[in-house]
Amino acid sequence: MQLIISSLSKTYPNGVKALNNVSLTVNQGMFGLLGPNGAGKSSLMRTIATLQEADSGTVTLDGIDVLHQKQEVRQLLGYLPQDFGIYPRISAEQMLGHIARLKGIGKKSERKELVSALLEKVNLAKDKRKNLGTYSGGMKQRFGIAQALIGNPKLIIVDEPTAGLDPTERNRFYNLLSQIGENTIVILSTHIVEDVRTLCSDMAIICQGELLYTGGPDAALSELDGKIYSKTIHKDEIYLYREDHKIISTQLKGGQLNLRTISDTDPGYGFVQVPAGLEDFYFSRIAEKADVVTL
Ligand SMILES: Nc1ncnc2c1ncn2[C@@H]1O[C@H](COP(=O)(O)OP(=O)(O)OP(=O)(O)O)[C@@H](O)[C@H]1O
Repeated sequence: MQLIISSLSKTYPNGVKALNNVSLTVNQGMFGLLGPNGAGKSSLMRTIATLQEADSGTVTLDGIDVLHQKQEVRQLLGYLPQDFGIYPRISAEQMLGHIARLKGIGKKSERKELVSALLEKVNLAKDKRKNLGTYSGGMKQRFGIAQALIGNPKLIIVDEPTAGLDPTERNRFYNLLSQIGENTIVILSTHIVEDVRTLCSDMAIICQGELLYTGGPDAALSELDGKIYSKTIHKDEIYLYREDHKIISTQLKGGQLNLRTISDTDPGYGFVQVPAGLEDFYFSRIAEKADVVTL
């Protein structure tokens, strides 16, 4: 199974160019989609999920024309949007049964079996009779993935699914996604760069609608090998460094500002070489399009 996105563009009626000639190939496994707020991630995901039109370009899923054969794609798709509404006074078990019926599983016994297997899978079996309105954030997201899994999808799209989850719930959710990613395409949009490093075999970075990188996290990291330098300064001294160094990130702690810069050679001025992280790669690409000095 392979998803191929070619020269995809979308401009909203208000003039915002949310996708600008994006081309990407997504293979089976977990694919991380990274980008700052407003980068175009949700626009891309909604387009792949057949929920909005593109202006130009093509998307194919194993030969299916995603932008035109919407019904065929929907048969193969599981989608967990950023904000999904729940009916607070219905139990998870009832709601999943209802969605299964909408998705065409007509036989009651078959539905019952499927719902019970899904609830086990997402670790909600013991809470299946509780109303959805009483669920915690993590439980709601696990319910969300259970509904996305109905119909045995081959392509699963999850848009920032761990926002607001505590670290235990986040891990639990990611372990669930990893299991699913063993035999499907899972596209995961997130702001947490290190999660992509841990979970995804491939990734893309987009910013202002443009694709800035696609490839593996390891290949990305090796591009930066030996090129990241760090220095801590007083925050008021930033103006001394902004012009002469390619600053890729700044972090303020107690009035002291940690700068990270990218350079092929030792930049001097007391900068020390440090191991590169995927976040450095992310910021180095974003810095090409936007100001990354957060002061
Ligand atoms: N329906 C719309 N009409 C007009 N502009 C829109 C619409 N939806 C999104 N945009 C704009 O398009 C750009 C891309 O938005 P999108 O939601 O795709 O970004 P994102 O990467 O998902 O952001 P976030 O991480 O904040 O969710 C933004 O500038 C946004 O304001």
